[in-house]
Parts: sequence; C-alpha cells; structure tokens
Amino acid sequence: MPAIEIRNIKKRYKTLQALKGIDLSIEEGEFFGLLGPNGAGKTTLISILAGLARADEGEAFVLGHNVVTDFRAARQVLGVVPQELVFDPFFTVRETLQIQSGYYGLKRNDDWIDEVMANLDLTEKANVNTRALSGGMKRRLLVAQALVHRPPVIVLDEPTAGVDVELRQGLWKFIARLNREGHTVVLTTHYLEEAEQLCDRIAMLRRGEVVALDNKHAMLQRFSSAQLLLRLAQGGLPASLQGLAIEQQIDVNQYALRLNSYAEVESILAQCRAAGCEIEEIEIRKADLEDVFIQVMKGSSAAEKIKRNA
Ligand SMILES: Nc1ncnc2c1ncn2[C@@H]1O[C@H](COP(=O)(O)OP(=O)(O)OP(=O)(O)O)[C@@H](O)[C@H]1O
Repeated sequence: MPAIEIRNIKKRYKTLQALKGIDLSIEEGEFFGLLGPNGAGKTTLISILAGLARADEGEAFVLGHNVVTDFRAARQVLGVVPQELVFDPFFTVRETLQIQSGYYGLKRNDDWIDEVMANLDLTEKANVNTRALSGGMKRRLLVAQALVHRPPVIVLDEPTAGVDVELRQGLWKFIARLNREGHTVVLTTHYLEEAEQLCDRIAMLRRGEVVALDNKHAMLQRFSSAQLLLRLAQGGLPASLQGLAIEQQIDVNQYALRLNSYAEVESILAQCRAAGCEIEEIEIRKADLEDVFIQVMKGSSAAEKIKRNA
C-alpha cells in the first residue's frame, strides 16, 4: 500500500487554478522531494493531505485512509511540519508537546518527547515559554510537534527555512534516522542541495502541475549532462564548438560546454588547439539538481507557451 496516494487533485482559489490535477504515489519508506518555485502549489497540496484544505476534485489517501472521509485515521498516521510558525503563547515547549500528545491520545509519552527534544536541540528550552523562543527555535518546536505521535508518514514543508546550519544538519540526521527506521518522509525545500543529498525520488511542480517525476539519479542523468568550463587566454570559441556552448559566454572568454560523455573532452581540446586557442583554465562540473530544476522549469514554460499559441 502506498504511503501517500494522490489522484487527480484539483484546487482553485477564485480565478487561480492552484492545482491542475495532481497524481502522485509515494511508497512506504521513501524519502521523497516535492520541489517547485514559489506559488507552484506545494503547500496547497500538503494542506489537502493534512485535511486543512479541501480539494475541489480528486482524492488523497495516507496509508490507505481517505483524507476527507477517513480524516481521523489519516491524520493519526501523518505528521506535518507546516511552514507557518503559530503556537499558543501560554505554554512551555514541553507543555506544548504534551498537549499535542494528548490530541493523539498518548498519555505517557515523555520518553519520546525527551528524545525528540534532545535530537532537535530543544532540551535546554524545555521549560521556556514558546513566546520567548527565537524563530529558529520555533521552527524546531514545529518539527517536534509533528513527530510527537511517531507518525509513519512525515511531511515537512520547508522545515529549514530560517534555521542555522548546525540545526539543519542535526535535523536531517534525525529525519534520515527515522527514514532508515521505516518512516516515509516527504520534503519540500528551496535548498536544492538538501533535496539532492536526501531524497530518493523527486517531483517538480510548476503552476499546479507535476512537470518532472523521477528517481533522483535518473533525473540528473536525463535532464542535465556534465559541463566543461573553459577559460581562454585569447581568441574566441572555435566555430565547431559553438553548438555545444550552454551560454555564449559566461564571463569574458569563459565558456560552458555541454559534455555528453567524458570522452568528448579530448576532441574538444584538440579542436581548441587546432584553432589556435590558448586555454587558461579548465574544469569539469557535474550536473546538480539546480541545473535540472532550471532546465525543467525553462522547458515546461516553453511548452506552455507553445500550447497557448497553438
Ligand atoms: N488561501 C489562499 N487564497 C488564495 N490564493 C491562495 C491561497 N493559498 C495559496 N494561494 C495561491 O495558490 C498558489 C499556490 O500557492 P502555494 O502556497 O501552494 O505554493 P507553494 O508552492 O507552496 O509556494 P512557496 O514555495 O512560496 O511556499 C499561489 O499562487 C498562491 O498565491
């Protein structure tokens, strides 16, 4: 049974079609990345999963529980770390986590609360009132709140926004451990290196549509090849190589050439030599998720224009 199953989910806000029919199936145990530019619809989709917003059409399931008709069961197996920082300002960190445990009917949950606080570096703040926490500390408490009932499916909506490097690393270590122990993790983030490091599979959303969905490695291979960066001491790029240039010049006399295989390096250098170019600097850069992201977004925007003009 998939951890999350999303079938043809559509959502409109007045004139804006925020989700245009999303289909996604995320298996148990996956570490899944949901990426997209601002306004792509990530938070809307997560809100529908968490039962905080209603889809106009389609269905969503968490571990087989329909998020509308079987809301309580779906909510019980899901832990969502929302983007917005809102707390009841009258309670301490520990009390907030105890109250949250109570919502899930967990009475003796203190050992786990202690463990979660320790892993998120919140122990020192256990008895501090939530209104006295810094933004980064509040973000940690949000994560702790989502994990208090040990949900098998964890959804994190930009959990590291505004969080310092140290906690970011600590948080990922903890989440990766939970994932190794069998929890399914879905993550949205604007830090693409984070997604590249952590996620097995990635969906890219743009304007309410899934525009790419694949295993991370396949995506890196399919969408983006490596690049050969050349800085020439003099002369321009030989005409025979212009077709490989990703941009005309990235800086004065600096060019990025698309490399389909490393074997091409030899022929490129030979062509430069034959044309009398003197190479000052050379570097091979492997494609990363950011390159893929830019290509996918560019590609889908071009496809949209063609569709509109057709
Ligand atoms: N309650 C709302 N009322 C009207 N429009 C909304 C509402 N919530 C979201 N939207 C719009 O729906 C679109 C999708 O927003 P959403 O927050 O889901 O995007 P996102 O991918 O999470 O963006 P971000 O990366 O900025 O968090 C945006 O154009 C947004 O302005």
